[in-house]
Amino acid sequence: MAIDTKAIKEHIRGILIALGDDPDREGLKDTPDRVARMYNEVFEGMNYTNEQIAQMFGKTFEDEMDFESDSKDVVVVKDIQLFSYCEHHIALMYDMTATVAYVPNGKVIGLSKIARIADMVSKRLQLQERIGSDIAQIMQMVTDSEDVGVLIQGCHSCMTARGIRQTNAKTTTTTLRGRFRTDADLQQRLYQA
Ligand SMILES: Nc1nc2c(ncn2[C@@H]2O[C@H](COP(=O)(O)OP(=O)(O)OP(=O)(O)O)[C@@H](O)[C@H]2O)c(=O)[nH]1
Ligand SMILES: [Zn+2]
Repeated sequence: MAIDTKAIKEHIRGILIALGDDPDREGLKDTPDRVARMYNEVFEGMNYTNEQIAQMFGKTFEDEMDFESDSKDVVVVKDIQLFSYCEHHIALMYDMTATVAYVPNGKVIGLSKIARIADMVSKRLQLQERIGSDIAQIMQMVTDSEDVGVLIQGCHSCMTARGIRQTNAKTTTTTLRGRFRTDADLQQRLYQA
């Protein structure tokens, strides 16, 4: 479903009024339009399903290497920088990094596409846990490999800048699929990347 830019503008104007400010004053007159443009950018991933993201970034290379079914030839991309917005407060998740690991199953995905997938699913109203499961699901679709692990660390401004105001609190989430669930070696490859 496409983002409704016109409705966002109207509602942001309404919020400015509800806050007791004058939406027509010089500093605010372009704010509804600016916010609508920002939302189109930071929520771009809401325009697409996971299946569509898998198609967009699903370019793979049939590899000439021998892949054995019990292979532990892991590909790990770490320090993928992400921003997202928590769905409870529409508050920024920041200082967020993801590590994505998978065991290739006959083909490999272009490395930049792993970061593109992580970036696009983050551009939604999210939970940190769901960012991990969305990345894992799309990686499975694209690579035909069941074996995917995702590690994410991030700060939630709803917890640092308001509420309990734990400015140093950082959350770590792991998403383990396929053999990453049970194989301690594979888990170490993810955690110690
Ligand atoms: N599991 C999870 N929780 C999150 C995430 N982002 C924000 N939250 C939490 O969502 C919860 C919403 O709780 P509520 O009690 O409904 O909201 P609240 O009254 O504003 O709660 P406080 O933040 O404790 O003031 C809070 O505990 C947030 O910390 C996330 O990515 N994953
Ligand atoms: Zn929140």
